[in-house]
Parts: sequence; C-alpha cells; structure tokens
Amino acid sequence: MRRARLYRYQVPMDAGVVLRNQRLKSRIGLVVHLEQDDRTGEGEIAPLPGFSLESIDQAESIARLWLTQWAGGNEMSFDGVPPSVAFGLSCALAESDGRMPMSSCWQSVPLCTGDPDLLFDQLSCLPGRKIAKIKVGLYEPIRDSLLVNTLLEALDDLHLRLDANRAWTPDKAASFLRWLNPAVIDRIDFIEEPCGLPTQSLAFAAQSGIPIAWDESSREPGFTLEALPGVAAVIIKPTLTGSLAYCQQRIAGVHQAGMLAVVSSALESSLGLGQLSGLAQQLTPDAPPGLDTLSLMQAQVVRPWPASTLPLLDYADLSLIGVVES
Ligand SMILES: O=C(O)CCC(=O)C1=CC=C[C@@H](O)[C@@H]1C(=O)O
Ligand SMILES: [Mg+2]
Repeated sequence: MRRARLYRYQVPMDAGVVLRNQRLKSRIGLVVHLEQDDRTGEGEIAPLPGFSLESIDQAESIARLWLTQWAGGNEMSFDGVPPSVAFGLSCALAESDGRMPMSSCWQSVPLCTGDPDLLFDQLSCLPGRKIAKIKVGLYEPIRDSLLVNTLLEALDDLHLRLDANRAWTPDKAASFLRWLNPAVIDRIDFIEEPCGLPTQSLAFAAQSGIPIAWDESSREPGFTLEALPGVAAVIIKPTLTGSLAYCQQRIAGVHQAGMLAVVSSALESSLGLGQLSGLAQQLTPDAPPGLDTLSLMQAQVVRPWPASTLPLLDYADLSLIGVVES
C-alpha cells in the first residue's frame, strides 16, 4: 500500500526579514507525508521566493503529479523535477525507506546580530570550536570591519564566517579590509561571495588573504567545481540544489576538489531544518551547518527543533490539499 498526503503551511515571518530587497512576510511551503505499508516518511517542499526558479504553485502541481505516479506503484526519478520539489520528495522517500540520517546534535553556526553578550551565550551552548556567522555588506564597510574587530578581539577563541551576498564593489571590499585589525584576519574562516562578480571575489581573496566561499555562484550555469586559489568552501542549500542523492553527489564533489562543503538553510521550517541537521551531521561532520534561521519565523511546523520555544503547528493546523493512494 502506498499513500501520500500533501499539506500546505503558511508561517508569518519576523517583520525585518528582507531577501534580495523584498520583504518576506510569510513563509509558504508544502509538507509531504508518505506511507508505504507500515513505514512513513515526511519531507518539506519550500521554494524560496527570489532564489528558487519554481513558484509554490508550480511546486505544488509538480509534486501532485509525481505523488500520483508514485502512489500508483511506479519507480520514480527526479530528472527534470525542480530542486525544492526533488529535495522534499526525496527526503520523505528516504525516511520511509529508512535511509534518512536523523539528527542527534541539532547544531548550527549562530547568526550573530552584533551583540557580543548575546553571542557569548549562544556560543556557550556550542560544543567544540567557537564559530559564528555575520552578515556584512548591508551598511558601510567600516561598520562591518569594526564589528568584526570587536567580536574577534572580545572572544579570543572565536572564529567567524562572514556573508556579503555579493554586496561589495571592489572599492567597498578594499575599504572593509582597510579598517580590519590585521591580527584578527586569520580567525575569519571565510567570507561568502564578497563582491558582485566572482572574478572580483577571487581578486579580493588574493589581496586580503581571507578565503572566500561560493554560494550563489555555485548554482549558476557554467559553474565548475574546482579548487581555485583562495576558495575555501562551497555552501550547499539543498532546497535550491535538488534531490538528496544529487546533494550527496555535490557534497562529495566539493570534498574531492579539496574544499569544505557547508550545508545551509533556505529558510525551511523546523521540519526541513531538522532534516538538514541530520544530513549535515552525516555528510559534512567537519563543517557545522548554517541553520540558524528558525528564529526568523513565528512558528514551527510538524516537528520541533529542540531548543526552540516557538509554537508548533501540527498536521491539524495545516491545510490538507491532496491525498493519493494505491
Ligand atoms: O547560511 C546560514 O548560516 C543561514 C542561511 C542564510 O544565511 C540564508 C538563507 C537563505 C537566504 C539568504 O538570504 C541567506 C544567505 O545569505 O545565504
Ligand atoms: Mg548568503
């Protein structure tokens, strides 16, 4: 017996969540619940506006078609299925087949807003190496440098990941560097996409000695996985990448090229974040994932993230939008 249920959720976001100049008022996604005889599996399909090419409505109709075929007993592939749909369906399938790694440590690199006291509290819960992530490029570069200096000078075992989301021109990147305390530079593990163009980011890495990481670039057509000088890591956002098998293949490719693969959220709900945590634990044990985005939402969905105090929406709180069975 195969049965699939498809649900839709809508969770309000915090007022300040802006993605690529667009305010994201609520996060809309789908939850798929599969049953195969006595085994079950869940997955989340949550295309991210401004990042995913597929809309939530397109994702929903493609998921429905796929699930109808699957419930009819067909062997299914993810060829041509958009990344968010392929990722969510493949997670549900892997769970129901007992192939999905379950999280046991629920670890994430904290996203730091700039308050050293708050960061100190967040870091004290982290086992091992102390590492946090800061968004840069939203304000003047000097403000970013001073914040980085302050944090790294205040906590002498702290390491930082920075993320500029391509915000800097080469001049702004140079200005960031000018105000940075040279003594703290070696505790910046990497900066994600510092400049508008990949060639500018590579030049910044060469000039500054600060390693860079590819995120946006790694999903663009024509990108090749190769260890260029100054490139330390590749950020993998599975919801924007594809099926579980494809993400595994991608991570293996990054490792083979000698770089760090870092699993990161695309603002999934607590359900997806928990699955990403398990995946990161299994596939990237040496690189703590970037999953600290749940606090941007006002509720959790179906499965709780252990440390969160947000209310939990259960299946009864979601809209059931489809049931197919054989
Ligand atoms: O990588 C992390 O630590 C958290 C995820 C994260 O930073 C992002 C997730 C989704 C959209 C982006 O605006 C943002 C990013 O800039 O990478
Ligand atoms: Mg980024």
